[in-house]
This record gives sequence, structure tokens and C-alpha cells, in this order.
Amino acid sequence: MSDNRTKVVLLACGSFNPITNMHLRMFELARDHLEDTGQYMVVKGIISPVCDGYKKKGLIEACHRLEMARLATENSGWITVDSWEGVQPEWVETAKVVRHHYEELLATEIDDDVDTVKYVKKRRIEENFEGSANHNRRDGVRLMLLCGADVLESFGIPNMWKPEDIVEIVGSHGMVCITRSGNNPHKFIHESDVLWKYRKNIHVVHEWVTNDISATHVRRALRRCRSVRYLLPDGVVCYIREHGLYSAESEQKNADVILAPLQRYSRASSS
Ligand SMILES: Nc1ncnc2c1ncn2[C@@H]1O[C@H](COP(=O)(O)OP(=O)(O)OP(=O)(O)O)[C@@H](O)[C@H]1O
Ligand SMILES: NC(=O)c1ccc[n+]([C@@H]2O[C@H](COP(=O)(O)O)[C@@H](O)[C@H]2O)c1
Repeated sequence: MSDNRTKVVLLACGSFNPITNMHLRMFELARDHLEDTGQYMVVKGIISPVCDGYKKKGLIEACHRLEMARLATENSGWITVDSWEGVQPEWVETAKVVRHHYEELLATEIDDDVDTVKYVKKRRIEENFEGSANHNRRDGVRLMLLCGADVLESFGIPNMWKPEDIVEIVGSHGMVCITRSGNNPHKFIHESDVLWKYRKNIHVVHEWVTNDISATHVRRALRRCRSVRYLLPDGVVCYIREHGLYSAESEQKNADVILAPLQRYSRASSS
């Protein structure tokens, strides 16, 4: 019997500074949620650490963040780490990262059938993705952005996201958004015309085991020589110790620098 479920690849973009158990749990929560609908089969998870050019305060070198993510996922049968975004010389918009992985996916999924790939790409451009979750189900495979509710709510910060990028991510691909304490994604979607339009493409997953694990908390604990065991995979804890990562000094990296998207878009809007 053939399986009619749409295959889904989940892509998580972020600093992963460092990767925590909560980052890994996000993938499990998202997979359970999507597969419970009976419509989707999650086939792969991709972790894409942002490049150093993002300039977030305390962001350590991508080579370390990538290696820690690799160590964290070495026992997973379906979550992988991709370095394409992390090694870029300049910060790349998330919509472009999503596009890159979707194109890679099409190229590999459709048995290297060049004509089919061209056809699917052409149709994606031509179609009007009017608020429906159906549009690229016919492609056989979808790529969805996986994030926490804080990233969804960052869509509302002036000069942080280009409106057309938001439309591309939620309209053409879709998102899975994990609740996080302090955020209210349902309210945020309700109050945004564009998110409400594409609401069927935004899967909000409620994390009932509320936890405040954040990379910020982990870095703070490390600076204070406090244990971070059980917040991070053991291999990551060892790697941090071996390389002496996360100190008062590393937390000051980019302290006086404006975050790359804010820099890029405020420059564009003032010129
Ligand atoms: N506890 C959590 N609950 C839900 N989502 C989370 C949680 N921690 C991280 N995420 C999500 O994981 C992705 C990558 O997050 P990121 O690397 O920025 O971690 P972070 O803990 O938010 O980092 P920082 O504390 O440095 O800002 C983001 O989409 C973020 O929303
Ligand atoms: N305009 C955009 O594409 C845009 C803006 C802000 C953050 N992001 C991305 O969201 C993620 C957020 O990571 P942090 O939560 O660590 O800041 C990063 O991958 C970053 O590249 C994208």
C-alpha cells in the first residue's frame, strides 16, 4: 500500500551558541505533532547554525558551534547538521537559507530528474500560495522552518525581517513553532494580517513541559563555573571544557555591534 503522506524536512536556523537539549527536543515535538495529523511524514531534520556575520552578542566561532551540533546529533537517526549557512562570509537571510535547502531537496528527491525539478520550481513561482497548506504537497516533499515562538514574534521587530521574506517562508513553505514561556504565538498570529492569512501553514506546537532552557542561561552558568550537565548532551559539555569555550571575554564579542539584519535593513530604509 502506498503512503500518501507528504514528506517533510524540518529546518532549524539559529545561533546554537551552544546547542542545548531543548534544541533537539524541538525536533521531536515537531515530528510528533506533524505525524499526529496523519498528513505528514517527517523524514529529516536539519540544524543550520548561523554564520559569524550575524554579529549577535556573545556569538562564538561557527566552527565550534557546528562541531557541538554534530556531537549533539551523532546518535540521532534523522537529525543532521548542515554547514552551508555557518560558513558564509556574510550573514544570509533565513528566507535564502530556506530556499537553498529546498532547492537541494528537490534536486535530490526527484531522482535527479532535471525536467521535473525545473517544472516544480517554475510552478512554485507561478502559483499563488493563497493561505493554503496544500500548495506544495503535490511536490511530494515540503521543507518547513522549525523555530521557537520568540523567532516568530521577532517578525514584528522593525527592520528585523523583510516582509517579502516572511511571505516566502510562511506562504511558500510553512513553519513549525514551539511555544516558549513569555511568548504567545496564537495571539501574535491573530494580530498579524500576513500570518493570519497563512495561518494554515503555521503549526504551533505546545510544549507542556515548560522549561526555560536557553543558550543564554547555559553560557551564564559556564561563566560562573556552574554545572550545565543534563542541559546539554554530554559530548557537548566535554567539548566546551576541552576548548575552554564561553568566558566573560567571549560574552563581550559583538557587544558594540548592531545585529546584521538590523544593520542591513535600517541602512536600506534610510537610503
Ligand atoms: N526553550 C526553548 N523553547 C522553545 N524554543 C527554543 C527554546 N530554546 C531555543 N529555542 C529555539 O531554538 C532555535 C535556535 O535558538 P537559539 O540558538 O537562538 O537558542 P536560544 O536559547 O534562543 O539562544 P540565546 O539564549 O542565545 O538567545 C530558535 O528558533 C529558538 O526559538
Ligand atoms: N530577516 C531575517 O532573515 C532574520 C532576522 C533575524 C533573525 N534571523 C534568523 O533567525 C535565527 C535567530 O537566531 P537567534 O534566536 O539566535 O537570534 C538566526 O538563524 C537568524 O539568521 C533571520
